[in-house]
Amino acid sequence: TFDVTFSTAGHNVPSTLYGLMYEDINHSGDGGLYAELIQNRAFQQVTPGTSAALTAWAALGSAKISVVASSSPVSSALPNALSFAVPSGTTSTVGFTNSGYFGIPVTAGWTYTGSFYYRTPTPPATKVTGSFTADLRSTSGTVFTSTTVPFTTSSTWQQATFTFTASSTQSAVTNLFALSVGGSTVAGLTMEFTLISLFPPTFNGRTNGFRMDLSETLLDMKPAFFRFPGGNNLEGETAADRWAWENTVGDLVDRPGRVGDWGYINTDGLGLYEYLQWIEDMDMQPIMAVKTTGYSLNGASVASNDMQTYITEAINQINFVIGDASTNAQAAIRSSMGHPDPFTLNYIEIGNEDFFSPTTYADYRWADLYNALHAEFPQLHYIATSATSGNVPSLSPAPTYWDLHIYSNPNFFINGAYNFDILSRNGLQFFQGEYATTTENSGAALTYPFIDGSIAEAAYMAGFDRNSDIVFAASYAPLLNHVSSTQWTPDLITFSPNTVIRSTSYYVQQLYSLYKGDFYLTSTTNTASSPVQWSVTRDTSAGQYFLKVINTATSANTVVFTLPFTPSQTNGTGTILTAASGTQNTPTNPNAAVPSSFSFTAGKTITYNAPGLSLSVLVVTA
Ligand SMILES: O=S(=O)(O)O[C@H]1C[C@H](O)[C@@H](O)[C@@H]1CO
Repeated sequence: TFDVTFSTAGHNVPSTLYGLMYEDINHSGDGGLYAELIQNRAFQQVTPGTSAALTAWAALGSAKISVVASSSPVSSALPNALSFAVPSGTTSTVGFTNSGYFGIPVTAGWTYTGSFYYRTPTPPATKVTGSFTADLRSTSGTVFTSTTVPFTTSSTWQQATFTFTASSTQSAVTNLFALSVGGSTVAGLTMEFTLISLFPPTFNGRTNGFRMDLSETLLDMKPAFFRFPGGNNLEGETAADRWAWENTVGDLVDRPGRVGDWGYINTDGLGLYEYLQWIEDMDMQPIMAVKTTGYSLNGASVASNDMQTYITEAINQINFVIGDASTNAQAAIRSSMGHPDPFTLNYIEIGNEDFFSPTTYADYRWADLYNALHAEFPQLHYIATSATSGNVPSLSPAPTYWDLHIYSNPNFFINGAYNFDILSRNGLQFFQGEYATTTENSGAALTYPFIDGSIAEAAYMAGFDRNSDIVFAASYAPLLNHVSSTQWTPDLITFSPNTVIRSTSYYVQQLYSLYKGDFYLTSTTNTASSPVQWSVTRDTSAGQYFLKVINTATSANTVVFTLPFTPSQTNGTGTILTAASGTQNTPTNPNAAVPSSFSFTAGKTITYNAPGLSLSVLVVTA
């Protein structure tokens, strides 16, 4: 039995304590949060004439398709186009299909919004007018919804738009988007197409917006912040293909995309503006990284006297977010995209995991950027990157905020539950920007989080509550993975085109975030590696106390709380996440472990028998 007493002494819990770490990894962005359904929609960053250039595309009927460098590109950012050649004498239906990001969902009642650019490089003497049919169909050709889209042959690019509404829901996602036309109408013609786009309804109905079910899943965590755009995907394999904010804003036709750091092309259709608008819609605040500090994943660093380029770009990036649209050019772009007022911005992270190259980061990259940005935007907080908890490289100027990352096994998180208690209170504020149980204690890799690791994370997170006077933010990583294209496991949330699986670690993150409170009450201290950890926080305005109990042992343990007051209500309600050792939520068993509610008697003392491998939150009303 563990006897826990607590007083009304303690410290404030920062509102920023629990949030989300995001980067476009595992198709978290393109094919995930970004609602665009067409993969390889503008043939960005591909080599014309290769089969890879045609990823996700296939011909219908006797048409010949290939990716070409258009002789008259739709824009300098999008030089490539799909060439669609119809042999003379063709009479049967021709066209082309796209298989989406490993599938396309068909959902009854959804009105899909589509568009494409098209032209006829060498139009016939007598212009041809006709109609394309745009549809969603199964791979066997069953059409679920369709509409016609008139066209006229012209050598100049036209943009066609259309909508259609699905009348059925298909459980299968192996569906195709198709554009087709009667062969006789276009026999002998060669046409070009690009930026072929199809959106479902989006979160908050935003144009060029976010996938609804994934947004709702994240909203259910009430996350306080969103760290973006990376993570490694910020940095680029080389400086040339780093994430460059200016290439991710403005019209989609002006965004070149880039080769991301996780093995696939990023359209950058999900760009800085879309991230910020969604963050605002989700009641979060950004922790925004300024793109590389001149450090690339290949280990190269920009020379000290070449840093000005990055400094200027970082200043421009921040001005895009918070500048005055009437006086600043970057802020004027933001305004023209629909947000004249500045977005909320308090935190800037300078780089990501720069400890890989501590010399140039410590020698000049941190100082150059920090000094310039702090001078320009003194009201913002600047986060330095480091790797290890506690002992961080010494930097000058001395940072106030540090981003720590740790990936390990359950024992690390159980034994490390007091890692922050032992740190000196010297003004340093910690951001546990990335952490997760990534292997079993045996070292065996994890494809999905498992309850043993999730409850170990919960034990570690009691340390975040307890030390939230110096831990201002924490987020599990990575956040998302597409079940059909994953570079890193485990992840907090696994998704397919039409399903979302909440892992056991998702529920731990959710419970800590929902029951964060605003004040931590000092309670009986415990020791690291104890099988039981606890945390008591309070929602002061609601007069509610949240007694968290974490039991990392496989057998039950009893905790007896002695409260400094007598609760006004004796019927307490609690929420518990618990499961047998090894349990995982997976695509085939998505609800193997989900939180459930329970009742308990709330009095001056509360005896709680915590099941093995459990996180419980007992809510007591003062
Ligand atoms: O290979 S790692 O450096 O461990 O990659 C990790 C750390 C990096 O910030 C993030 O992008 C990635 C997965 O979350």
